[in-house]
Amino acid sequence: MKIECKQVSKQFDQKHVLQNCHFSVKTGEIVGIMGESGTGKSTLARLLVGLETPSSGEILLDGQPYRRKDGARILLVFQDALHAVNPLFTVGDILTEATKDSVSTEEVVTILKEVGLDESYLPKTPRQLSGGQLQRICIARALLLKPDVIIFDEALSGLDPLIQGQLLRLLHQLKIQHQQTYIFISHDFNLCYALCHRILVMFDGQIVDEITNFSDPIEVSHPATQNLLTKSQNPKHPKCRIRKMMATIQND
Ligand SMILES: Nc1ncnc2c1ncn2[C@@H]1O[C@H](COP(=O)(O)OP(=O)(O)OP(=O)(O)O)[C@@H](O)[C@H]1O
Repeated sequence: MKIECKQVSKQFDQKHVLQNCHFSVKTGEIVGIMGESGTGKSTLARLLVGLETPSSGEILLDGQPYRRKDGARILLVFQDALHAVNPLFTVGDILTEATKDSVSTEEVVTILKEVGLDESYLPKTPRQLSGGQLQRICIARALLLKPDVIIFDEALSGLDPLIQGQLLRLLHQLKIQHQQTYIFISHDFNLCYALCHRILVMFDGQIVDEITNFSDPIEVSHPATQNLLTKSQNPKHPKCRIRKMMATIQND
C-alpha cells in the first residue's frame, strides 16, 4: 500500500509547524523520519494517521484521500506504551478489545509468539510488564489489526539499548514476514540506520534532507543531518552499540 504525503502543511493558530512536507512510501518499504525535538515529527505522524487534518496538502493511500473513519489502515505505535493501553485491562483484553473480538485465541497466541512472548502473558496487566514487554504488546496489537502502514513514533526511545536491539530485530523479522510498510520516526540515527531503507530528515517543520546511501561517510546536504549524525556517532554514546549489533541484520 503506497502512502503519499503531498505538499502537507500544518498551522496551529499562527504557528507554522509543518511546511510543504512531500514524500511517498512504497509497499514494503521502511522509511525513517529523523529530526531534533520540536521539528514536527509527531505532528506529521498524527496527520498521517488522520488524528489531525492538514492546513493544506493531502495524504493519499494508494492514490485515494485517507480518512480514518473508513477504517484504521494506518496505525500509530508511540513511545509511551503505558499510556497507550488501559491499565486495568489484561494483555488478553488489550489484544482482543482492539480487534473487537473478531480474532481467535489461536491468532492472539500466534502474534504473541511472533513478538517473543507467549500465552502466559495473557492474564497479566500492563504494570506487571517491563517497558520492552509492553511495547511488544502494543506492536502485537497493531499487527492483529492488519493495517496497511504502521508508524512507529519514537516507539523504541527511552528503552534500554539491549531491549532496543531486540525490538529492532523483531521489527525487521516482522517486516519480512508481513511485508508491511513502516514509517519509523526517531531523533536517533542509529535506530533509523538499523531498520530503514532510507531516512528523511526534518528541520523546522520541513523535510530538508534524505539519506538513501548508507556508505561511510554518509553524504549529507543539510547541517541538521550532520548534527544528528555527529550526536549518534559519538563512540562513547551507548547507542553506538546498537549500530554495531544491528549492522548484521541489514544482510539477513
Ligand atoms: N496541538 C498543538 N497546538 C499548538 N502547537 C502544537 C500542537 N502540536 C504540536 N505543536 C507544536 O508543534 C511543534 C512540533 O511539535 P512535534 O511534537 O510535532 O515535534 P517533534 O519533532 O515530534 O518533537 P519531539 O521529538 O520532542 O516529540 C512544537 O513547537 C509544538 O509545540
